[in-house]
Amino acid sequence: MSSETPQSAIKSTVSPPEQSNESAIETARQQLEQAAAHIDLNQGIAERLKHPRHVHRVSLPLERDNGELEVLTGYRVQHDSVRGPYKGGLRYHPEVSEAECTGLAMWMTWKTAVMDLPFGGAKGGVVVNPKSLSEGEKERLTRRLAQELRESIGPLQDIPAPDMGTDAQTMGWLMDAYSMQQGETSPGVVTGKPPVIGGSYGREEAPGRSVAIITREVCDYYNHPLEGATVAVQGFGSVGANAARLLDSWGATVIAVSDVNGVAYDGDGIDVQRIPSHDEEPESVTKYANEVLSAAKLFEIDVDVLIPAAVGNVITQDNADTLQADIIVEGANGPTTSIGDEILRERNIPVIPDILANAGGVTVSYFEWLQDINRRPWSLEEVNNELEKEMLTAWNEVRTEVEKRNVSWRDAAYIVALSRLAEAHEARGLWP
Ligand SMILES: NC(=O)C1=CN([C@@H]2O[C@H](COP(=O)(O)OP(=O)(O)OC[C@H]3O[C@@H](n4cnc5c(N)ncnc54)[C@H](OP(=O)(O)O)[C@@H]3O)[C@@H](O)[C@H]2O)C=CC1
Ligand SMILES: O=C(O)CCC(=O)C(=O)O
Repeated sequence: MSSETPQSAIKSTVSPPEQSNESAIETARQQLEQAAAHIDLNQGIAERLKHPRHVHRVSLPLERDNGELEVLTGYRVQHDSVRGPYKGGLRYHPEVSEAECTGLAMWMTWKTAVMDLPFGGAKGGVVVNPKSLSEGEKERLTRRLAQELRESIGPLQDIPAPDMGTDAQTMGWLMDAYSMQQGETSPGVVTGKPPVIGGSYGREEAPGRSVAIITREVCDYYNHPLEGATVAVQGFGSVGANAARLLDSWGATVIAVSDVNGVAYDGDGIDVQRIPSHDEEPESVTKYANEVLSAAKLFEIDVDVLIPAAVGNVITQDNADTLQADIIVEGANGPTTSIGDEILRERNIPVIPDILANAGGVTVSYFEWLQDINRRPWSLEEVNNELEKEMLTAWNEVRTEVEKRNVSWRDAAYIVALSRLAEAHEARGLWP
């Protein structure tokens, strides 16, 4: 590894909490404190950024197909809007909670700032297993959610997008329900919708594409040629499948991919173009495997690059010591706990943070929002070219901080984001 910044020289300034199952809000606050210690961040602003501006909690009565009524809980947490409207995904997952949405909303604030997009940060979700819902139930739930959140979302207020368990169709229903309540077609209220109603080409694969672009850049930085580099990917959904397929088409050898059922492994390389993604056929990864490993084994495989692209808190104090990858690129939001991060730093394993690596999703969401305002679609080529430019700009800005300050990639990305946020808070002169 030919880092100009020996990771072993980097010292943590804040002790992580003594627990491995920390919540997203705890991880996000810990990361904020750690990065803030490297810059002269106004204490008031740092304190403000530890808290969301609004937390909306809604009850969602859902009539199941068998006629029974169930009342589900939904959240929309709006963290910060100093740089523009709140922006962030909507997740349908059984583990959605206020603490999780708050941490995820904070990460959206840093993500939009590190990409220099004119947005703030938000996140929401419904506490439900989406696999337990029929298509009709999912549609009724989504329309009810749009009704309950109507006062709080809007093209200039808060713009949801897909996340785990939601997709382009979910955004289509949300846009339709909101538009019907407003009495006018409002494509800009959500992003990630189907192109036929104002969605952007390339949005679905954008977070995976940005993970692949950043993997290419980090491999180059550390002199690991992408051609032939071995890669393991956790999760084969919107982020994981698209990242794996692109990296495969750029010459990397993907030797392991996983889903909820375990890991498909082949040391000679897996044909990831042949495996259906979660969207195409959930839980299908292991059906296409020559060799199936248990989920935990993914972190023991000796690879050049490990890409966690499923759920949070998967790299912890329990496996960070034994993990075999040379480089980690975070496709998921919050896959590494504070202690996991600390251990990897001590082991000199670079971790490229989620707020940079998977930011292609929100970046193309921004392109979609512009297309909706102008009522003029961009071609796929235009979207991908612009995304490549934006990702390289952000990568170079973060790399400059790594080299200048001798900090980790995560701290460097936070420094870029926090500097922009602090400047905006100071320029507005109040506590928005
Ligand atoms: N979609 C987006 O625009 C963006 C998403 N992200 C983040 O990326 C991550 C993945 O999101 P996305 O790809 O959209 O999600 P999807 O719902 O499209 O896919 C999730 C994938 O993860 C797998 N999975 C779920 N739980 C586990 C587990 N415990 N262990 C292993 N695999 C698991 C699923 O398997 P199965 O098929 O078996 O259910 C599926 O393959 C999330 O952290 C999300 O917040 C980040 C930026 C943008
Ligand atoms: O596209 C967006 O607005 C947000 C996507 C998202 O939720 C994320 O990047 O985590």
